[in-house]
Amino acid sequence: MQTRLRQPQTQPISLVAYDLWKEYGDRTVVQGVSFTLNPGEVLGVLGPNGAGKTTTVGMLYGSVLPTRGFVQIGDYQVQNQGREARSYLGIVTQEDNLDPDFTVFENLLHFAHHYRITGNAARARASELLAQVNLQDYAKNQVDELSGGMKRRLVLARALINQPSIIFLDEPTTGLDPDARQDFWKLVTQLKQGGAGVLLTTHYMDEAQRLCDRLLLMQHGRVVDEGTPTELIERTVGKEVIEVEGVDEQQLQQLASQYQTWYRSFGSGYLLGLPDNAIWEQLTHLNAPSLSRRPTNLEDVFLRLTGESLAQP
Ligand SMILES: Nc1ncnc2c1ncn2[C@@H]1O[C@H](COP(=O)(O)OP(=O)(O)OP(=O)(O)O)[C@@H](O)[C@H]1O
Repeated sequence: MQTRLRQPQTQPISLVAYDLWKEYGDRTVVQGVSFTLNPGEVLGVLGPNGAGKTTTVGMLYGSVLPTRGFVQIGDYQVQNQGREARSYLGIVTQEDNLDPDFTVFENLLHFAHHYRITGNAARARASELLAQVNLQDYAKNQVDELSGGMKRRLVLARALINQPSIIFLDEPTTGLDPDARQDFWKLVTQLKQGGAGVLLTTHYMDEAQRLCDRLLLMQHGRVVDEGTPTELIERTVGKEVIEVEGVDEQQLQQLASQYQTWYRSFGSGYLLGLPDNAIWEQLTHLNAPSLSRRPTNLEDVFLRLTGESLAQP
């Protein structure tokens, strides 16, 4: 796909989340989440199903009211100056919520009206955005005639109608095929290069590793760690791990303690830290039915920190 997103003509704006909490009845689903999203960076929020990612994103733009804490976007506080704060935002939610009664072009025009962009200005902006996401040939089509990937691109185009400084992408590529995901990644990279701050929740580790400058790892409503993907991998799980099946947990526990490393249940076996070759040598003598070593990834980071696997789409 030959797409090129124009650099946003908006000023660089930061978002700061201060100590966000959310309670539903006696359940606390977000517990003291704080972070900054800077202009020109992609910040990823990762965590298992139910970790509180979507609730946190909802509090960032005001669809969910925090029990405690607040969000500052530029000079405005989302919780009491929502309209002004949201004028800086573009939001891609998990649902497409495109209007099936309108054509592709009309969907953009309709949304432009929310921002008081009307008449020729709205038509020009809609045409420009359709070209940028490579949907110019589908302007007159009904939304139902688009593929999943095209719909996601249209939702992104719609979110860009007001030239936002900050863009929220809540699991934007779930359900897309690999080519459509790569196309979407290119668009996100261009937005970041244009100076926008992008906050992304995703279930895909390759997406997080490839797109995100920084990651927040969430579990049970809390941020359990944060850093660049490389930092998180190096300091949590090192360069390589061992996958082993068919060994006794007690034996593994002893080995891990002898070599001052860690292990976690993983699939039908275990994942084990590999501080040096000695532990590998020892394991090869156990005649385990399945034993291998491989480079580490973000999934291993999450497993080591929380004992849980990351969310499934
Ligand atoms: N309106 C609500 N009322 C009560 N509980 C809610 C409400 N919205 C979310 N929750 C609960 O809050 C917790 C966090 O949900 P949330 O959707 O934020 O998690 P998530 O990390 O985005 O999960 P997923 O990856 O599955 O989308 C879940 O246990 C969910 O059931």
